[in-house]
Amino acid sequence: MAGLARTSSPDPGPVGLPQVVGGRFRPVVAMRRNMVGYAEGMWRAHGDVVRQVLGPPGLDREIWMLHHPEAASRVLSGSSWRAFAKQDPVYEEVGRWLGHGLLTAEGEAWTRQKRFVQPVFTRAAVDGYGDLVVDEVEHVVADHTRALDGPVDLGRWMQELALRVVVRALFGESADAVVPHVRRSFPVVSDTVVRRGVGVVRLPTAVPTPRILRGRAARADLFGACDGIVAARRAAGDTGGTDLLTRLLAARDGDEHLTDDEVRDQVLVFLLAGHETTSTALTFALHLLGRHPDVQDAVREEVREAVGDGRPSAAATASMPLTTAVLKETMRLYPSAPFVSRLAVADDEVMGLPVRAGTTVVLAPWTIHRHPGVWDDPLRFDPARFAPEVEAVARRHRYAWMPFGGGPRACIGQHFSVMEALLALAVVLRDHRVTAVAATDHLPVDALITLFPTEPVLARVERLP
Ligand code: HEM
Repeated sequence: MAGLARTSSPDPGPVGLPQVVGGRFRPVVAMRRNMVGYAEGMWRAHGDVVRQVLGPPGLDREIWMLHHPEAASRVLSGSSWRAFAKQDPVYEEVGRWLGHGLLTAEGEAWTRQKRFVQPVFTRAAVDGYGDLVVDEVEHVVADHTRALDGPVDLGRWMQELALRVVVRALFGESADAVVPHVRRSFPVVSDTVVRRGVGVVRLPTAVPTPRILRGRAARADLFGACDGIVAARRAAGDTGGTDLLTRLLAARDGDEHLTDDEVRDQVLVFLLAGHETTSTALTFALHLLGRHPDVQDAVREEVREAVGDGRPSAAATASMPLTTAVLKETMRLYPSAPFVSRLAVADDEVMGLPVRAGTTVVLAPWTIHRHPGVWDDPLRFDPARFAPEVEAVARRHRYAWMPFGGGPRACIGQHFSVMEALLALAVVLRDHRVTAVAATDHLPVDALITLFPTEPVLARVERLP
């Protein structure tokens, strides 16, 4: 692929490292102002490997921002992925506040959990959730479209939708009992995780600052709600349900099963990993469709043909190639996880450059998805890139499109979220026309862990006859 191997210095030589750029402190301020804008600006100025050393001498950290699919391949897959661990501050804080579920577990603990959790997320198992997804989506859509007298905030709408879906999929019949705890306490815990994870100074959690006290109370509320339901299910010997919690409780590998604490940790991590990510993808998909009425009309036609007069179903999504392409193109332009970070725990190399153990490496799907060496006219919204016949012959790098990460630690919820998003788009677009308010495809965004719009994403939504 021509034009891919840009590096930070004009000619670093075969084993020479790119120059360190940006100063020790200024970047921290700039990242806080806008992480996405900062990372993209540094890439445009310095190339695919941006090397920085942040913090005072002696306490500093070396960080490499990597804007190239080849770097993603090296860090996430092959024989080298174990040299890059999930030991960066954000993952440490997720583990501290939400337990060590699959997202943050490492080594043996991760291998063990994955054995139990993987079968719960196979495509066939996930398709079984199609009906409840449609139930929840129809409920939220009916609620929001009852009195449409002005523009809708797509972000809030889709957050409500994704929250209801994930809680119902996890807890089934107990969902209504859990929703108030999640609504009240989850934002507090995730705010604590994010602020500490991306903050410059992390006080020990024994120090009773107001944030830490709020975080502890919210964590106790969430743990209590989950533990109560887990205990009740175990006591009832209830293994017949189909919700994710029942399946995790019933999961067996020989004589082994997950402990109650491990089950709770999975549940909390699914809430964290599976809620804002999907709502972000849906928000931007509806915005882009609201900007491209011709594509929206074609999607509506495809949905109506696939679904007829019946209810949308997971099976019907197989007959929605255009809707799928729109979702993929949305996730290219707006990847919900715009950065994926690791700590090098062994000396290794990335793009031919030696990386020392102790270096933080940050892969940037945001820029990889906009790389002119990978994508033609990268800023143009063009779902045709993902038409099945185009994908079949496109010789793209395996990591050119990586909204779900990659390698052994790729997103376990990928099938679930794609099914959910396609069904949500089908339900909304079959009977409604969405018109974006903003006059651009490219909305201002920032990211803490997930990408978010910095202003409300407004659209007019009208019911069609
Ligand atoms: C649009 C929706 C989603 C996006 C964009 C997304 C993105 C990602 C990414 C990029 C990773 C890799 C992180 C890394 O390597 O550091 C990941 C991992 C993970 N995701 Fe998702 N995710 C989505 C939905 C979900 C859902 C719905 C669930 C669960 C219900 C979920 C659960 C997980 C878990 C458990 C992991 C860790 C897997 C492991 O380390 O083995 N995600 N996700």
